[in-house]
Amino acid sequence: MRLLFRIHAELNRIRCLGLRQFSSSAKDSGKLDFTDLTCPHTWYPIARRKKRNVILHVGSTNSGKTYHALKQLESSSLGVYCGPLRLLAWEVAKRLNKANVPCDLITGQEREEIEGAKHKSVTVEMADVTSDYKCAIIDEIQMVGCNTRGSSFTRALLGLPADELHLCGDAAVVPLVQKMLAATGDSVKVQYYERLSPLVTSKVPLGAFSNIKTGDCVVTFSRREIYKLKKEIEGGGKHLCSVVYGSLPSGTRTRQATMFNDEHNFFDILVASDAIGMGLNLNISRIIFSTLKKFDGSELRNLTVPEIKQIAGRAGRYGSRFPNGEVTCLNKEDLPLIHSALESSSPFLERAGLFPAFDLLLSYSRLHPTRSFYAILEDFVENAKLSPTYFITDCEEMLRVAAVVDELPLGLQEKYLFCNRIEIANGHVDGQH
Ligand SMILES: Nc1ncnc2c1ncn2[C@@H]1O[C@H](COP(=O)(O)OP(=O)(O)OP(=O)(O)O)[C@@H](O)[C@H]1O
Repeated sequence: MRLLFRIHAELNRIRCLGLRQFSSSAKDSGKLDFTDLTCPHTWYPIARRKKRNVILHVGSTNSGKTYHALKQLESSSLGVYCGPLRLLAWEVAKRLNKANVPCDLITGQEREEIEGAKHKSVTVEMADVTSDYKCAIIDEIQMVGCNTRGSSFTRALLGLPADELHLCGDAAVVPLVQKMLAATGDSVKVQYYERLSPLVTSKVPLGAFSNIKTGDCVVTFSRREIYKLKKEIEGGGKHLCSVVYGSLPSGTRTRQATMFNDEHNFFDILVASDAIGMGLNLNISRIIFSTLKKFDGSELRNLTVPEIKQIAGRAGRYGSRFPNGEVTCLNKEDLPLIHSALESSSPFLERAGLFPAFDLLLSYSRLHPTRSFYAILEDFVENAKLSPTYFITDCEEMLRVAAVVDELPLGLQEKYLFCNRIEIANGHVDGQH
């Protein structure tokens, strides 16, 4: 409830700022077109008042990109880390607090406030784009291209009012970020990194679970399959498995990851979904893909090159118990794709996700006062005008919820909030996948 009040307050503040900004540009052009999303950088007047110093840290997995950005955050007097996963935000908050830099943890599921904290570690959807920061980090910035969560990364990238903004991720994002920031007047510098420890692709598949060993992580993409594999491995009588997947309650996920990382614990094998794919520092010696196909909500598709690299990159983390990583798969038919994915570079990203801010939807709704929220949303998205740098992120789920909340006696703002909160709870955002 407290969180809802806070979001309410933030929305009001953003709405005032946004409408002021919008009406002045509308006056200049002499016409009102609320569906014109061609200049999203103008939605963030506080950030636009700064010339931000943006540093892009890019390179392969496990190359120290986040490490270097976090060093800057730690030494700043006021900062925020924005991560793609709740577990990553948790890991960063823990690290900063341990280094005597008090840090709050704010995700879609929890808010842990530390007395005197000037730093925050948040999941990207929770980033506050109305507060000033000396230093901000957006981790896994290549997710601006994600079909469902891209708009949250775009919002943070364009909107965080930070003197220094560190972006960590895959080099495939560099031209896109440069294009997006060309309109803002920020200064952009790119730093390239090389992997710190070796990652070897095995010439043979695992074959059978009798070949499994301590430090192995078996990756699959459904909860049912995770528990099936856990049962099969534990049935051999030699190992116990921790499990990590997106929809596991956050506290349980953290405990499972900690149990696997602790070498004095008996849970020496991890069975996980791609929830482990980003940035997490787990003590994994070998990644074993049980499949290279994933159901993405509408179809069963092959994993992309960046997805295979991200997940494989969890093996052999620098400074961990297993600094030499290995990657393989269960079935020998999958080996060629793993080899080719790990040998090729990711294709450049071409467009970033975007979603209309509430103030634009509100202004648009005033032109159509009798329409339902569903109709306004659907119409807005259909009529939205975009520059070639952006696409509208998938709002199917939001439309489904809008159809339900339209039956309730709520105002537009409450309906919008409700749809966003349901999306977070359902795991469409906030790193639940
Ligand atoms: N210079 C360093 N000294 C000590 N430890 C380091 C250094 N650089 C990186 N590390 C450690 O190596 C591990 C990997 O680093 P980091 O998480 O920064 O990599 P990354 O490039 O961001 O990886 P990914 O893209 O997979 O998230 C971390 O445990 C980090 O603390």
